[in-house]
Amino acid sequence: MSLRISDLCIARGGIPVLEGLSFALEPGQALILRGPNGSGKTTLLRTIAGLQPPVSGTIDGAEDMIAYAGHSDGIKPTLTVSENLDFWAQVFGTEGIAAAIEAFDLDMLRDRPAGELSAGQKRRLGLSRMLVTGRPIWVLDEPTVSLDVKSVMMFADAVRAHLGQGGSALIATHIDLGLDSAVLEVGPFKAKLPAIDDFDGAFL
Ligand SMILES: Nc1ncnc2c1ncn2[C@@H]1O[C@H](COP(=O)(O)OP(=O)(O)OP(=O)(O)O)[C@@H](O)[C@H]1O
Repeated sequence: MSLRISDLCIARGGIPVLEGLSFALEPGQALILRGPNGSGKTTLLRTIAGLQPPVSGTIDGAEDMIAYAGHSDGIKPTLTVSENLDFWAQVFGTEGIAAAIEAFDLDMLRDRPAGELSAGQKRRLGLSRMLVTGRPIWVLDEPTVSLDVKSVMMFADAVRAHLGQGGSALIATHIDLGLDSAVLEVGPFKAKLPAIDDFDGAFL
């Protein structure tokens, strides 16, 4: 399933952030979002994931297709690692958490309450959730935060395997994941703020 973004304008806190954005993400492809802090990458990913509406433009192919991992790991601290994954498998109506446990090397941690994991271990658990969702389009916001070098490679391998199975991934990251992926710089799509008219100017 393709994701198609057409002439998208997005805002945060009522202020336009990006405008005129169009791109497509096909099965088997990864697209890396880049741009300075505050340029609108998170806002774009949140909009595509359906957490907020766009100001204008269209997002086609997203419904029931997206697994989103934002800045928070989205884990339940009192449940163990495997209980967390079982919970998400139930939410998404999928079966089996073994692939997720293996891909993110969580076997030794499976009976630990998630709240007692280190930051990097929590992040690995949060990312392993992507595999449990069974969703084809992964939307990931700075997924490598807190990960050590080995875990970053583990994550990149999981993305590669996902692409190899016909999935796709849209990833905001400041680091090079070594993926064979296109890059979208959001800077050129910075929204112009509305012009101040003469009436407003009289009060400045
Ligand atoms: N909760 C919020 N309410 C209002 N404005 C916000 C909120 N969160 C972010 N913004 C503003 O929206 C704009 C876009 O922020 P966004 O988080 O999308 O940028 P980003 O490119 O993801 O940044 P970073 O690389 O720092 O994560 C910024 O000007 C930011 O200050």
